[in-house]
Amino acid sequence: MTTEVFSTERTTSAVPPVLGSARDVVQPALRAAVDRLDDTSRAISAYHLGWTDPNGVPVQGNGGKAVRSALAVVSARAAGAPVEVGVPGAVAVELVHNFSLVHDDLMDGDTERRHRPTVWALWGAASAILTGDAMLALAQEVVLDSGSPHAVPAGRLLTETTRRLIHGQFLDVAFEQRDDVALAECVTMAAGKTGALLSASAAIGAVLAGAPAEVVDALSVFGEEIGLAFQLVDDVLGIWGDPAVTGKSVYSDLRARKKSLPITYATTHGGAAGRRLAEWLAGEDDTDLERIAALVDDAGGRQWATAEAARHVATAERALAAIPSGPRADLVSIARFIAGREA
Ligand SMILES: CC(C)=CCC/C(C)=C/CC/C(C)=C/COP(=O)(O)OP(=O)(O)O
Repeated sequence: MTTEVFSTERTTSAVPPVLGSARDVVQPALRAAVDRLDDTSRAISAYHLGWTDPNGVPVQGNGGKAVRSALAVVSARAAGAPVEVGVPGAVAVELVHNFSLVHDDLMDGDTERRHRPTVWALWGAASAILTGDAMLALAQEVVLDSGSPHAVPAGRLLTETTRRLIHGQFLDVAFEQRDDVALAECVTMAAGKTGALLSASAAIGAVLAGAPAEVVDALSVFGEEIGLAFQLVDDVLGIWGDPAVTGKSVYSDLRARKKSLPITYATTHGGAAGRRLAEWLAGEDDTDLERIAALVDDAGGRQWATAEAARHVATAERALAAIPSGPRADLVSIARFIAGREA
Protein backbone atom coordinates (compact mmCIF):
# COMPACT_ATOMS: atom_id res chain seq x y z
CA MET A 1 0.00 0.00 0.00
CA THR A 2 1.29 3.50 -0.76
CA THR A 3 1.89 5.92 2.10
CA GLU A 4 0.02 8.78 0.41
CA VAL A 5 -2.94 10.12 2.37
CA PHE A 6 -6.14 10.70 0.43
CA SER A 7 -9.35 12.30 1.60
CA THR A 8 -12.30 9.88 1.81
CA GLU A 9 -14.78 12.76 1.98
CA ARG A 10 -17.21 13.03 -0.94
CA THR A 11 -19.35 16.08 -0.57
CA THR A 12 -22.77 15.44 -2.06
CA SER A 13 -24.06 18.23 -4.27
CA ALA A 14 -27.59 19.20 -5.19
CA VAL A 15 -28.74 18.87 -8.81
CA PRO A 16 -27.62 22.11 -10.51
CA PRO A 17 -30.44 24.23 -12.01
CA VAL A 18 -28.84 24.02 -15.47
CA LEU A 19 -29.73 20.30 -15.69
CA GLY A 20 -33.42 21.18 -15.30
CA SER A 21 -33.40 24.12 -17.71
CA ALA A 22 -31.48 22.12 -20.32
CA ARG A 23 -33.90 19.21 -19.94
CA ASP A 24 -36.81 21.59 -20.66
CA VAL A 25 -35.37 22.58 -24.03
CA VAL A 26 -33.97 19.18 -25.02
CA GLN A 27 -36.84 16.84 -24.06
CA PRO A 28 -39.33 17.99 -26.75
CA ALA A 29 -36.63 17.63 -29.41
CA LEU A 30 -35.64 14.20 -28.09
CA ARG A 31 -39.27 13.05 -28.18
CA ALA A 32 -39.68 14.40 -31.72
CA ALA A 33 -36.55 12.51 -32.80
CA VAL A 34 -37.63 9.22 -31.17
CA ASP A 35 -41.01 9.60 -32.93
CA ARG A 36 -39.17 9.05 -36.21
CA LEU A 37 -38.20 5.47 -35.25
CA ASP A 38 -40.05 2.36 -36.40
CA ASP A 39 -42.89 1.29 -34.07
CA THR A 40 -40.92 -1.34 -32.14
CA SER A 41 -37.72 0.67 -31.62
CA ARG A 42 -39.83 3.69 -30.69
CA ALA A 43 -41.84 1.78 -28.08
CA ILE A 44 -38.74 0.20 -26.50
CA SER A 45 -36.80 3.49 -26.57
CA ALA A 46 -39.73 5.30 -24.93
CA TYR A 47 -39.64 2.70 -22.14
CA HIS A 48 -35.87 2.94 -21.74
CA LEU A 49 -36.02 6.75 -21.68
CA GLY A 50 -38.53 6.61 -18.82
CA TRP A 51 -41.55 7.90 -20.75
CA THR A 52 -43.70 4.75 -20.70
CA ASP A 53 -44.13 1.50 -18.79
CA PRO A 54 -43.41 -1.81 -20.59
CA ASN A 55 -46.97 -1.78 -21.99
CA GLY A 56 -46.56 1.64 -23.55
CA VAL A 57 -48.62 3.48 -20.91
CA PRO A 58 -47.16 6.98 -20.27
CA VAL A 59 -45.41 7.36 -16.89
CA GLN A 60 -43.46 10.03 -15.05
CA GLY A 61 -40.31 7.94 -15.19
CA ASN A 62 -36.60 8.27 -14.73
CA GLY A 63 -34.79 8.78 -18.01
CA GLY A 64 -31.48 9.50 -16.34
CA LYS A 65 -29.71 12.64 -15.20
CA ALA A 66 -29.31 14.03 -18.74
CA VAL A 67 -25.83 15.33 -17.93
CA ARG A 68 -24.58 14.91 -21.50
CA SER A 69 -27.41 16.86 -23.12
CA ALA A 70 -27.01 19.67 -20.57
CA LEU A 71 -23.32 19.89 -21.46
CA ALA A 72 -24.20 20.15 -25.15
CA VAL A 73 -26.57 23.10 -24.77
CA VAL A 74 -24.18 24.94 -22.44
CA SER A 75 -21.45 24.22 -24.99
CA ALA A 76 -23.33 26.30 -27.59
CA ARG A 77 -23.67 29.17 -25.07
CA ALA A 78 -19.95 28.88 -24.27
CA ALA A 79 -19.35 29.66 -27.95
CA GLY A 80 -21.63 32.70 -27.78
CA ALA A 81 -24.55 30.99 -29.59
CA PRO A 82 -28.16 30.56 -28.38
CA VAL A 83 -28.97 27.28 -26.58
CA GLU A 84 -31.13 26.22 -29.55
CA VAL A 85 -27.98 25.79 -31.65
CA GLY A 86 -26.82 23.09 -29.25
CA VAL A 87 -30.14 21.21 -29.06
CA PRO A 88 -29.55 18.79 -32.00
CA GLY A 89 -26.14 17.97 -30.48
CA ALA A 90 -27.80 17.48 -27.09
CA VAL A 91 -30.35 15.07 -28.55
CA ALA A 92 -27.61 13.22 -30.42
CA VAL A 93 -25.30 12.70 -27.43
CA GLU A 94 -28.23 11.58 -25.27
CA LEU A 95 -29.15 9.02 -27.97
CA VAL A 96 -25.57 7.74 -28.25
CA HIS A 97 -25.42 7.46 -24.45
CA ASN A 98 -28.66 5.50 -24.31
CA PHE A 99 -27.60 3.22 -27.18
CA SER A 100 -24.50 2.41 -25.13
CA LEU A 101 -26.50 1.74 -21.94
CA VAL A 102 -28.95 -0.62 -23.66
CA HIS A 103 -26.07 -2.60 -25.20
CA ASP A 104 -23.98 -2.47 -22.02
CA ASP A 105 -26.81 -3.92 -19.90
CA LEU A 106 -27.11 -6.79 -22.35
CA MET A 107 -23.34 -7.47 -22.39
CA ASP A 108 -23.13 -7.35 -18.58
CA GLY A 109 -26.35 -9.32 -18.02
CA ASP A 110 -27.60 -6.49 -15.77
CA THR A 111 -31.31 -6.76 -15.05
CA GLU A 112 -31.90 -3.36 -13.44
CA ARG A 113 -31.20 0.23 -14.54
CA ARG A 114 -32.79 3.48 -13.38
CA HIS A 115 -34.81 1.41 -10.85
CA ARG A 116 -36.50 -0.60 -13.61
CA PRO A 117 -35.93 -3.86 -15.53
CA THR A 118 -33.48 -3.43 -18.40
CA VAL A 119 -34.53 -3.59 -22.05
CA TRP A 120 -32.96 -7.01 -22.75
CA ALA A 121 -34.50 -8.43 -19.56
CA LEU A 122 -37.97 -7.45 -20.82
CA TRP A 123 -37.71 -7.88 -24.60
CA GLY A 124 -34.69 -10.13 -25.14
CA ALA A 125 -31.24 -9.70 -26.69
CA ALA A 126 -32.26 -9.14 -30.32
CA SER A 127 -34.62 -6.29 -29.40
CA ALA A 128 -31.97 -4.68 -27.18
CA ILE A 129 -29.37 -4.82 -29.97
CA LEU A 130 -31.74 -3.44 -32.59
CA THR A 131 -33.16 -0.67 -30.38
CA GLY A 132 -29.63 0.42 -29.43
CA ASP A 133 -28.63 0.41 -33.10
CA ALA A 134 -31.71 2.43 -34.01
CA MET A 135 -30.86 5.09 -31.40
CA LEU A 136 -27.28 5.29 -32.68
CA ALA A 137 -28.39 5.75 -36.29
CA LEU A 138 -30.96 8.34 -35.21
CA ALA A 139 -28.26 10.34 -33.42
CA GLN A 140 -26.39 10.85 -36.71
CA GLU A 141 -29.58 11.77 -38.51
CA VAL A 142 -30.46 14.43 -35.93
CA VAL A 143 -27.08 16.13 -36.37
CA LEU A 144 -27.18 15.92 -40.18
CA ASP A 145 -30.69 17.44 -40.14
CA SER A 146 -29.72 20.19 -37.67
CA GLY A 147 -29.60 22.85 -40.37
CA SER A 148 -26.24 24.00 -39.00
CA PRO A 149 -23.58 24.86 -41.61
CA HIS A 150 -21.29 22.88 -39.26
CA ALA A 151 -23.35 19.68 -39.22
CA VAL A 152 -20.65 17.62 -40.97
CA PRO A 153 -17.87 18.33 -38.43
CA ALA A 154 -20.40 17.76 -35.63
CA GLY A 155 -21.41 14.43 -37.20
CA ARG A 156 -17.78 13.47 -37.56
CA LEU A 157 -17.17 14.29 -33.89
CA LEU A 158 -20.02 11.93 -33.07
CA THR A 159 -18.76 9.05 -35.24
CA GLU A 160 -15.18 9.37 -33.95
CA THR A 161 -16.53 9.48 -30.41
CA THR A 162 -18.59 6.34 -31.01
CA ARG A 163 -15.45 4.55 -32.20
CA ARG A 164 -13.61 5.59 -29.00
CA LEU A 165 -16.59 4.50 -26.93
CA ILE A 166 -16.57 1.08 -28.60
CA HIS A 167 -12.80 0.75 -28.10
CA GLY A 168 -13.20 1.56 -24.39
CA GLN A 169 -15.96 -1.01 -24.07
CA PHE A 170 -13.85 -3.60 -25.91
CA LEU A 171 -11.02 -3.03 -23.42
CA ASP A 172 -13.47 -3.36 -20.52
CA VAL A 173 -14.75 -6.70 -21.86
CA ALA A 174 -11.20 -7.93 -22.58
CA PHE A 175 -10.09 -7.07 -19.02
CA GLU A 176 -12.59 -9.60 -17.68
CA GLN A 177 -10.35 -12.39 -19.06
CA ARG A 178 -7.11 -10.90 -17.70
CA ASP A 179 -5.56 -10.81 -14.24
CA ASP A 180 -2.65 -8.47 -15.06
CA VAL A 181 -4.47 -5.22 -15.91
CA ALA A 182 -2.27 -2.17 -15.19
CA LEU A 183 -3.76 1.01 -13.73
CA ALA A 184 -2.75 3.03 -16.83
CA GLU A 185 -4.62 0.55 -19.07
CA CYS A 186 -7.67 0.88 -16.86
CA VAL A 187 -7.53 4.69 -17.14
CA THR A 188 -7.30 4.38 -20.96
CA MET A 189 -10.36 2.13 -20.87
CA ALA A 190 -12.33 4.64 -18.76
CA ALA A 191 -11.25 7.53 -21.00
CA GLY A 192 -12.71 5.65 -23.99
CA LYS A 193 -15.77 4.22 -22.32
CA THR A 194 -16.86 7.44 -20.58
CA GLY A 195 -14.45 10.32 -21.25
CA ALA A 196 -14.98 10.29 -25.01
CA LEU A 197 -18.73 10.93 -24.92
CA LEU A 198 -18.52 13.49 -22.08
CA SER A 199 -15.82 15.29 -24.10
CA ALA A 200 -17.95 15.27 -27.26
CA SER A 201 -20.98 16.43 -25.26
CA ALA A 202 -19.08 19.43 -23.91
CA ALA A 203 -17.79 20.34 -27.39
CA ILE A 204 -20.62 19.53 -29.82
CA GLY A 205 -22.67 22.67 -29.18
CA ALA A 206 -19.61 24.81 -29.89
CA VAL A 207 -18.86 22.78 -33.05
CA LEU A 208 -22.42 23.32 -34.29
CA ALA A 209 -21.96 27.04 -33.57
CA GLY A 210 -18.76 27.14 -35.67
CA ALA A 211 -16.61 28.16 -32.69
CA PRO A 212 -12.84 28.65 -33.10
CA ALA A 213 -10.61 25.62 -32.45
CA GLU A 214 -9.30 26.95 -29.13
CA VAL A 215 -12.83 27.15 -27.69
CA VAL A 216 -13.73 23.64 -28.96
CA ASP A 217 -10.43 22.28 -27.61
CA ALA A 218 -10.91 23.84 -24.16
CA LEU A 219 -14.42 22.37 -23.93
CA SER A 220 -13.17 18.97 -25.15
CA VAL A 221 -10.49 18.89 -22.45
CA PHE A 222 -13.04 19.94 -19.83
CA GLY A 223 -15.38 17.12 -20.93
CA GLU A 224 -12.64 14.49 -21.07
CA GLU A 225 -11.53 15.35 -17.52
CA ILE A 226 -15.03 15.32 -16.05
CA GLY A 227 -15.56 12.05 -17.94
CA LEU A 228 -12.74 10.45 -15.98
CA ALA A 229 -14.16 11.90 -12.76
CA PHE A 230 -17.56 10.55 -13.79
CA GLN A 231 -16.25 7.00 -14.26
CA LEU A 232 -14.27 7.10 -11.00
CA VAL A 233 -17.40 8.12 -9.09
CA ASP A 234 -19.47 5.55 -11.03
CA ASP A 235 -17.03 2.81 -10.01
CA VAL A 236 -17.15 3.92 -6.35
CA LEU A 237 -20.97 3.89 -6.47
CA GLY A 238 -20.85 0.49 -8.20
CA ILE A 239 -19.26 -0.96 -5.04
CA TRP A 240 -20.36 1.26 -2.16
CA GLY A 241 -23.43 3.04 -3.58
CA ASP A 242 -26.85 2.49 -2.08
CA PRO A 243 -28.86 0.37 -4.59
CA ALA A 244 -32.02 2.18 -3.46
CA VAL A 245 -30.44 5.39 -4.77
CA THR A 246 -28.33 4.14 -7.71
CA GLY A 247 -31.12 1.97 -9.16
CA LYS A 248 -28.59 -0.80 -9.87
CA SER A 249 -28.24 -4.26 -8.32
CA VAL A 250 -26.10 -4.40 -5.17
CA TYR A 251 -22.45 -5.36 -5.79
CA SER A 252 -23.13 -5.99 -9.49
CA ASP A 253 -19.62 -4.78 -10.44
CA LEU A 254 -18.02 -7.10 -7.88
CA ARG A 255 -20.15 -10.06 -8.88
CA ALA A 256 -19.08 -9.48 -12.50
CA ARG A 257 -15.43 -9.22 -11.28
CA LYS A 258 -15.12 -5.92 -13.16
CA LYS A 259 -11.57 -4.52 -13.35
CA SER A 260 -12.90 -1.10 -12.40
CA LEU A 261 -10.62 1.80 -11.43
CA PRO A 262 -10.76 1.39 -7.59
CA ILE A 263 -10.27 -2.36 -7.93
CA THR A 264 -7.33 -2.02 -10.31
CA TYR A 265 -5.74 0.59 -8.05
CA ALA A 266 -6.20 -1.80 -5.12
CA THR A 267 -4.73 -4.84 -6.89
CA THR A 268 -1.76 -2.91 -8.26
CA HIS A 269 -0.97 -0.54 -5.36
CA GLY A 270 -2.82 -2.03 -2.39
CA GLY A 271 -0.20 -4.21 -0.65
CA ALA A 272 -1.37 -7.34 1.20
CA ALA A 273 -5.08 -6.42 1.00
CA GLY A 274 -4.66 -5.84 -2.74
CA ARG A 275 -3.01 -9.25 -3.18
CA ARG A 276 -5.89 -10.95 -1.35
CA LEU A 277 -8.29 -9.07 -3.63
CA ALA A 278 -6.36 -10.24 -6.71
CA GLU A 279 -6.61 -13.86 -5.47
CA TRP A 280 -10.37 -13.45 -5.02
CA LEU A 281 -10.71 -11.95 -8.52
CA ALA A 282 -8.98 -15.00 -10.01
CA GLY A 283 -11.32 -17.40 -8.17
CA GLU A 284 -15.05 -18.10 -8.28
CA ASP A 285 -16.29 -17.54 -4.73
CA ASP A 286 -19.17 -15.02 -4.67
CA THR A 287 -20.35 -15.69 -1.15
CA ASP A 288 -19.16 -12.68 0.85
CA LEU A 289 -19.10 -9.60 -1.39
CA GLU A 290 -19.34 -7.27 1.62
CA ARG A 291 -15.95 -8.60 2.75
CA ILE A 292 -14.54 -8.07 -0.77
CA ALA A 293 -15.78 -4.45 -0.79
CA ALA A 294 -14.03 -3.96 2.57
CA LEU A 295 -10.86 -5.42 1.07
CA VAL A 296 -10.92 -2.86 -1.79
CA ASP A 297 -11.35 -0.17 0.88
CA ASP A 298 -8.46 -1.54 2.99
CA ALA A 299 -6.27 -1.60 -0.10
CA GLY A 300 -6.90 2.13 -0.64
CA GLY A 301 -9.08 1.76 -3.76
CA ARG A 302 -11.92 3.92 -2.50
CA GLN A 303 -9.72 6.73 -1.17
CA TRP A 304 -7.66 6.82 -4.35
CA ALA A 305 -10.69 6.88 -6.68
CA THR A 306 -12.38 9.63 -4.68
CA ALA A 307 -9.26 11.81 -4.61
CA GLU A 308 -8.61 11.19 -8.32
CA ALA A 309 -12.16 12.26 -9.18
CA ALA A 310 -11.62 15.54 -7.31
CA ARG A 311 -8.28 16.05 -9.07
CA HIS A 312 -9.84 15.56 -12.53
CA VAL A 313 -12.66 18.00 -11.70
CA ALA A 314 -10.06 20.62 -10.68
CA THR A 315 -8.14 20.07 -13.95
CA ALA A 316 -11.42 20.33 -15.88
CA GLU A 317 -12.25 23.66 -14.26
CA ARG A 318 -8.83 25.07 -15.12
CA ALA A 319 -9.45 24.29 -18.82
CA LEU A 320 -12.36 26.77 -18.82
CA ALA A 321 -10.29 29.90 -18.12
CA ALA A 322 -11.19 31.57 -21.45
CA ILE A 323 -14.90 30.58 -21.45
CA PRO A 324 -17.38 33.44 -20.66
CA SER A 325 -18.40 33.53 -17.00
CA GLY A 326 -22.11 32.56 -17.35
CA PRO A 327 -21.64 29.27 -19.24
CA ARG A 328 -18.42 28.64 -17.28
CA ALA A 329 -20.38 28.73 -14.00
CA ASP A 330 -22.90 26.24 -15.41
CA LEU A 331 -20.16 23.90 -16.61
CA VAL A 332 -18.47 24.09 -13.20
CA SER A 333 -21.77 23.31 -11.48
CA ILE A 334 -22.16 20.20 -13.66
CA ALA A 335 -18.58 19.11 -12.93
CA ARG A 336 -19.09 19.45 -9.17
CA PHE A 337 -22.43 17.65 -9.35
CA ILE A 338 -20.73 14.75 -11.12
CA ALA A 339 -18.09 14.47 -8.41
CA GLY A 340 -20.64 14.61 -5.58
CA ARG A 341 -23.49 12.54 -7.06
CA GLU A 342 -24.94 9.49 -5.31
CA ALA A 343 -26.68 7.93 -8.34
C1 LIG B 1 -20.34 0.52 -26.89
C2 LIG B 1 -20.82 0.35 -25.51
C3 LIG B 1 -21.83 -0.70 -25.26
C4 LIG B 1 -20.34 1.15 -24.55
C5 LIG B 1 -20.78 1.15 -23.14
C6 LIG B 1 -20.15 2.28 -22.44
C7 LIG B 1 -20.70 2.52 -21.06
C8 LIG B 1 -22.00 1.93 -20.66
C9 LIG B 1 -20.01 3.30 -20.25
C10 LIG B 1 -20.48 3.67 -18.89
C11 LIG B 1 -20.80 5.12 -18.88
C12 LIG B 1 -21.56 5.50 -17.65
C13 LIG B 1 -20.78 5.88 -16.46
C14 LIG B 1 -22.89 5.48 -17.67
C15 LIG B 1 -23.78 6.00 -16.61
O1 LIG B 1 -24.15 7.29 -17.01
P1 LIG B 1 -25.21 8.16 -16.22
O2 LIG B 1 -25.01 7.96 -14.75
O3 LIG B 1 -25.15 9.54 -16.74
O4 LIG B 1 -26.58 7.48 -16.62
P2 LIG B 1 -28.04 8.12 -16.56
O5 LIG B 1 -28.35 8.55 -17.97
O6 LIG B 1 -28.91 6.96 -16.13
O7 LIG B 1 -28.05 9.24 -15.58
